[in-house]
Amino acid sequence: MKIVITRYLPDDVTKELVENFDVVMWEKENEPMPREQLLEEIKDADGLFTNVADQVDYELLEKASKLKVISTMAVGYDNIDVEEAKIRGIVIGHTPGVLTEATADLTFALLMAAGRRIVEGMDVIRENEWNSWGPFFLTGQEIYKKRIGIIGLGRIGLGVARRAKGFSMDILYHNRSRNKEVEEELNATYCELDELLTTADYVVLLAPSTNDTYKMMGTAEFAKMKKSAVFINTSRGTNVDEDALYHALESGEIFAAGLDVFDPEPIHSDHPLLKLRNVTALPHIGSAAIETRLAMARLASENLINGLKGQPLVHEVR
Ligand SMILES: NC(=O)c1ccc[n+]([C@@H]2O[C@H](COP(=O)([O-])OP(=O)(O)OC[C@H]3O[C@@H](n4cnc5c(N)ncnc54)[C@H](O)[C@@H]3O)[C@@H](O)[C@H]2O)c1
Ligand SMILES: O=C(O)[C@H](O)CO
Repeated sequence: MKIVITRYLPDDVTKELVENFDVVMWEKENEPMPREQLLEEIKDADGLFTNVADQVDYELLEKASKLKVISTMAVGYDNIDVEEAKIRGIVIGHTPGVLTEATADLTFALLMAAGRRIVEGMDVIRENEWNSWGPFFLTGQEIYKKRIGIIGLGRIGLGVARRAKGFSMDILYHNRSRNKEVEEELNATYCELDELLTTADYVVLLAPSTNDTYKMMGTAEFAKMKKSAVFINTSRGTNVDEDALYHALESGEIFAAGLDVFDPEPIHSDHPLLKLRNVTALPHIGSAAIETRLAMARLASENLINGLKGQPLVHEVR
């Protein structure tokens, strides 16, 4: 059987794949396999090892007449046309869990960086703009005992809530369902989105990209937030109306934003959002800790092997 791996991966990850299958692997780690090549290679492939940057869409699936398993090295699978794949009997694997803590760490790091203007401080030094200590120079927002509102309290949202508890934050959450255990463990309060938006000091978006969440943060939502509030998005760029976010930040409707994800990616350096000093932007590195990425790659490999051997995947997208 043939498998296509769309990014270079280290030998210890690919060892078992190479032993079992005919492997075609793109040789670059930080550049995608060119679309034309992927569309060609997929024609006689049984398995695809992919990631968030590949579009596994109708056009690709139409060509993939032998494809049995798609394995993505990510928890989110909004880049895959799941419905179309299911119609064709293709099994899809993903990597929830192993990236939860690293992504929660990064989310909290962004919250602190945006709230306390950390990157701006470094820019000021680099640009030689630091003249003297000033009473209100680079003043940001407190974090300790402030209110955090988490939209999407799943695995990563819960990880962020646990970190927030360490800062004695008042935790609000909005989710598809209530989680009584979490409410007890963290003294967290479930609320409607409106209450979360109007009262939180930090609004953290961690819901997946779905039809329901498309641009769920737009002009009306940012208008409801406090002027002193900080918005953090480590979910997907498609969940946010970026023009509305720009206007909210530029007009002072909200204090700052910390963003790890954009629509589309990669964001270009000319983008208006990147001209704003109250934006802390990162290149989709939520899960980018070495151990985490290795665990994701190994899990994706296990999913692919299991699927091609006709065994249950460790984590299948249902
Ligand atoms: N920045 C990164 O590098 C990075 C890394 C990992 C995951 N992610 C993103 O984070 C998302 C969450 O990952 P997870 O493992 O916590 O997933 P999860 O499924 O455990 O949690 C998602 C939560 O969102 C809730 N939700 C769904 N729709 C909602 C809505 N309309 N309003 C409010 N809540 C809603 C669900 O009920 C669930 O509790 C992923 O789907 C992915 O898009 C990003
Ligand atoms: O969904 C995911 O897993 C991320 O976006 C990449 O880690």
